[in-house]
Amino acid sequence: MSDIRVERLTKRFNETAALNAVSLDFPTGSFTALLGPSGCGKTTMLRLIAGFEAPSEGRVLFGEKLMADPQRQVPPEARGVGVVFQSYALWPHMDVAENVAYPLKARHVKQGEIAARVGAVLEIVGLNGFEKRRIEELSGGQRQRVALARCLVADASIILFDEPLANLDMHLRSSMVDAFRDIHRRTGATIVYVTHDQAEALALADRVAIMSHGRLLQAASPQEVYRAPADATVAGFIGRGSIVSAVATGHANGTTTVEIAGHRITARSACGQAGPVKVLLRPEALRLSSEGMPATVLDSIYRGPVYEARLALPEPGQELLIDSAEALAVGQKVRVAVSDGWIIPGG
Ligand SMILES: Nc1ncnc2c1ncn2[C@@H]1O[C@H](COP(=O)(O)OP(=O)(O)OP(=O)(O)O)[C@@H](O)[C@H]1O
Repeated sequence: MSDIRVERLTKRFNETAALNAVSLDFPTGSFTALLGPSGCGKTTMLRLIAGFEAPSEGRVLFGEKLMADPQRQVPPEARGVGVVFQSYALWPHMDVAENVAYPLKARHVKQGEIAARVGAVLEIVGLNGFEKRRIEELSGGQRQRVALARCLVADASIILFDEPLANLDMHLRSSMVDAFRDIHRRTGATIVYVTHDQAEALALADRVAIMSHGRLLQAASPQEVYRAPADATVAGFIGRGSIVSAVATGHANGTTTVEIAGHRITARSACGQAGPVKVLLRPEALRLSSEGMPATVLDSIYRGPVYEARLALPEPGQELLIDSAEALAVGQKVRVAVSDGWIIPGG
């Protein structure tokens, strides 16, 4: 069994609750991204799962087996977990093959088997032929691949990644994203992946867990956190968009009619709220039109291939973000048609 369960997991450092009563299941074979701003508790959660920290309250279980509660701890080396860090944590005086072979040597695996397994994992990470290279002769991306190979060689059914791409440039990041996807497919391991990069989380994971101030805000598929964020913090953190005040006036067949700036639009909602609500409008659901909400252009920035424009609605402080094929002039009067909106729960 390689599913992970954390139950009301809390970690306090002095007075700070780095993690505050978080409960979450990581099903066998799932790929979960822990996403959130700096200091939200992602790394603390990962370290508690790995066994580098002990919980203040709550429990960590692998399958039915208790790994940690405030009284008892299974040590990290007995958990059968592979960890890949941002800093690679390689041995600089060893070559690539020696670094990758290290976990097998520590377990006294036979020499012939070590060579075969090292060759196989170097092949997976695209580093065959690099066996004798020294670590300092490798690029950042290659070093991260060595760290990945060293983690894979141990055949762990749980792999934890702590911002593994944070030190790499954009081009390398995207090629490594492909490598991680491939590794998940090949190994079927349960993966927990810490990142503060939402694009990376949406591209890689089958589930995204968004955290803020030590609490879990939402855990759902990438599509769901984008389309139906659980609150305004998640909405602001995932993707682009604007949140506007509106009044819900009617509810039918799972959709709600809301009024924004005197115009009626149809929005999706979790629970059919009535009265004042907050509505998330993504740029792809907005289009300049001859009719629709009146707005004034505040600015228009070329993002390639489109211009991203900020528009002011008549009510003070209400703004929209829209993509336009053409540049818009500041102060220009436009109208905006809305094809979709999401009423933020509890907003
Ligand atoms: N060993 C420690 N001692 C004291 N405070 C700590 C310790 N480790 C973490 N913290 C605090 O706990 C909170 C959560 O830290 P954590 O490293 O889990 O956040 P994070 O979401 O991983 O952030 P980042 O993306 O910056 O790595 C922060 O306020 C941090 O300062």
